[in-house]
Amino acid sequence: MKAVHFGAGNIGRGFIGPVLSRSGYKVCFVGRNKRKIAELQKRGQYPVTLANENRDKFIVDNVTAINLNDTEKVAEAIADAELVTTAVGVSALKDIAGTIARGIELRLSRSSKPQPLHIIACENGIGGSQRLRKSVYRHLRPDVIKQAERSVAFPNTMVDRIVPVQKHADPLEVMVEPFSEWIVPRSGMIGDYNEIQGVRYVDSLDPYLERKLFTVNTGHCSAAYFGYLEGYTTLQEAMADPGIRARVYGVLKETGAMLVRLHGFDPSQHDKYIKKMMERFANRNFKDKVSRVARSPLRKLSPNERLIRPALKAHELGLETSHLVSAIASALLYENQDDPEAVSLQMAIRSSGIEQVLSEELGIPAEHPLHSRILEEYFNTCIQYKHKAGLGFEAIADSLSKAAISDSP
Ligand SMILES: NC(=O)c1ccc[n+]([C@@H]2O[C@H](COP(=O)([O-])OP(=O)(O)OC[C@H]3O[C@@H](n4cnc5c(N)ncnc54)[C@H](O)[C@@H]3O)[C@@H](O)[C@H]2O)c1
Ligand SMILES: O=P(O)(O)OC[C@@H](O)[C@@H](O)[C@H](O)[C@H](O)CO
Repeated sequence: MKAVHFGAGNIGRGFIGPVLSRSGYKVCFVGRNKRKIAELQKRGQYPVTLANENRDKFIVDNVTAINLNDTEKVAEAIADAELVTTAVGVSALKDIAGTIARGIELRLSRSSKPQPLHIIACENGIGGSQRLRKSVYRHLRPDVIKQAERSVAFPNTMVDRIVPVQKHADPLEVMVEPFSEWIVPRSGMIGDYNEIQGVRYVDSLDPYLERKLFTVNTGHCSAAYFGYLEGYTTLQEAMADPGIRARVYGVLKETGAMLVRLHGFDPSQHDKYIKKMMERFANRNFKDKVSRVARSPLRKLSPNERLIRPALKAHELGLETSHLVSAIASALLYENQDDPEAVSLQMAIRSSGIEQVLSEELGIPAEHPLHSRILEEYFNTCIQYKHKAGLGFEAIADSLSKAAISDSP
């Protein structure tokens, strides 16, 4: 069996590749890093180390690679594969869609009854594969789309394993946490498919996806944004701070109450899940940078993502949201000159004003009760941290205080 995987990065080499290889697939990575590609082609394998006490190591074999720019070669690989997976980031899916479309065209041109092809976007977020399907189909003629709909499926999924940014002498080596979970809904699959060993097939994805996104990712980014304001550079430092740990637990009690109400989870079981996830954030067997977990703040603050969606849903259900409001305010203060979305966020706040950003980027209009609560928390957080060296909130805090004074009766 053959699989084509886009994104030879952390989760690609640290989780997707190992699962597919162990499940009997010949895995062809499609990437942009020339050195990694050459090494994968030459060696056909690479080492993975578990971030546990023993540093257990295993080898992922039966792998190769193609350069993303070699479009026709990638398309040939897709035409001949049973499975395509991606781990490039949701915002990058549009960049690989054309190549995937070319592969589908080639596959359909070679047989009137092609074998099913499953294309799974292993990205954080809701509906990643369906988002990819829309991008891919923009590159196909209507008659080809009609054919594709009979034999190509884009099942959404949930993948979960913490794989930090890391550097090793061997460019292929990757260290990963021991925990991992990969879930796919049976309803998203077509024809007689071979189940991937290590993937859990379920009837409904939503409960698992929302539990993961609004516990693991909501808690993770809250710890990162709280940690950033305190001057920490790793999740390990942030989670060692009792105040931050308590605030992260507060955030997850709020998303937890919402998830229990929505999906009927057992409250005590869910509390155990929260505590287990928080221990994962704190794993002292590796260093996970705040800048990785806080990356792309505009994506993380968007309406259907890990902060705003649970806050709006919890508010709608009449549940507590004060810790979520605090995490959102902290995220709005995240600055990193090396993170394009962090630069765009701060530019938007300074040029259009925080109120417009709340309405337009976060999707929380001025008339929504959360709008004024986030605004107040943003202002108070600014003041609280304005003396923090290097956080540059002096200007914002002063402008906000002037605005507050001028607005006061
Ligand atoms: N690292 C984790 O802990 C983790 C866990 C679960 C899910 N994810 C998700 O997996 C995806 C990848 O995350 P990661 O941590 O592996 O990132 P990464 O930066 O390590 O890997 C991303 C890979 O995609 C490639 N890429 C990026 N932009 C591209 C583009 N425009 N065109 C083609 N290739 C492109 C990069 O070259 C890189 O090889 C994201 O959606 C992330 O949210 C990450
Ligand atoms: O990858 P992002 O930017 O969506 O989020 C950063 C981390 O929270 C994330 O990569 C987690 O490590 C991962 O989702 C764990 O399964």
